[in-house]
Amino acid sequence: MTTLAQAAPFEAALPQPEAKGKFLFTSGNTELHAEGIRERIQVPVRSGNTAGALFQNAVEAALERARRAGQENPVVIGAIPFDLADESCLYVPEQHEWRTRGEPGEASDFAREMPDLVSQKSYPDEAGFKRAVQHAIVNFQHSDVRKAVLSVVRELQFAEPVDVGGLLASLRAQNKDGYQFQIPLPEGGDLIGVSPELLIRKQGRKFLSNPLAGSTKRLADPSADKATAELLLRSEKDQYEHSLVVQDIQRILTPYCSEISVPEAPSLLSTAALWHLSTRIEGQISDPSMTVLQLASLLHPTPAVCGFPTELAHRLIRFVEPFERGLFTGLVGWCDAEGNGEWAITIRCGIVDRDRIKLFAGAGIVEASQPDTEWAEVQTKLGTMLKACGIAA
Ligand SMILES: C=C(O[C@H]1C=CC=C(C(=O)O)[C@@H]1O)C(=O)O
Repeated sequence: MTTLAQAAPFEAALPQPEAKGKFLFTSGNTELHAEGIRERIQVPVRSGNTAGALFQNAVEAALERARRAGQENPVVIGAIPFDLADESCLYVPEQHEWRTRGEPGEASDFAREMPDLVSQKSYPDEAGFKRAVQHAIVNFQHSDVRKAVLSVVRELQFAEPVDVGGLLASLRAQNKDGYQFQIPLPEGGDLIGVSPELLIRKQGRKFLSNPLAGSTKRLADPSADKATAELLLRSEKDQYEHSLVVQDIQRILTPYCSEISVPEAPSLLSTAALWHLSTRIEGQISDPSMTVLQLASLLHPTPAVCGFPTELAHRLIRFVEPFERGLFTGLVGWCDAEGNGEWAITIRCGIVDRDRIKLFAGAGIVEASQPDTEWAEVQTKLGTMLKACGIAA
């Protein structure tokens, strides 16, 4: 186990006036658990100044205050929204602790504890989503936009409040790989999910970015599953959708790197429900004082969640998507006082607020996309959280 911070037992200093909420971020074999809120950081990553100095100063100052208060290597943990002009949802916790990933329980035990589902609603609905995809495709033919990621929300209403801890345990038991997270939200409720996509990890000078784009549903029969994965790997449409992401990350990172390695072709990454095209971009940062948050804010939002070119794709999304994404397709993760940390993309997630759950999923649209296939893909992506709720996709 990597112990980056020596934390006192959680019981010791709790609760403070604002000390509600449990945080979790897992990566590989490591779990970061935090509790209690020492300080919130709500400054948007981009607040009228493109260098993000206000944001960086707010993070550094909060970490410095925590250090002065006796924390050896304090961390910032939380979520950054899709739109960097929106408020951040970051915290310096009262206490944090690094643990080795534990064995999750049986998924079925938790799903049984879910209250009855009273109603559910998708917006846009199927017809609306397909219209938006068609609109984007026509737009690609008449503009410089090459890709846009379009998404849907599924709202679930339950008869009684949902046990967030139980639901998260169910999600974790069904999805052993990936970046699992729980972030309490200032307005109430919790953001929970299991993301397969790493925007950036930094440790000293070393970094890794592992973008995903191009997906297909996994199949129950092992040989059919293998065949569908191979089709994805050869699909021109998916390779193109993926290449836009990789090229953009490479273009942005290269000026900051003393070394960067980008595989020539994508490989396959699987979750419990999907195959994805994946590329591991690794290297060394020239200036070791650059923090993981600085790197993340240069890269975000990548064409894996926004589109290409970024600004035009963002405009198209604002025009066709009938809701505010908020934290969905933003970032979730942590950064320590040394500038090390990791930020995953906030996907395969939902907001649990008492008896309501709001789930989100999106898909990258390019000119060769088909509305029916893209609708099926977002339903499969919703399936990760729906299954944890004990609901068929
Ligand atoms: C936007 C989502 O997925 C992104 C990440 C991986 C693959 C994607 C795709 O193939 O479209 C998306 O870019 C989501 O899961 O909601």
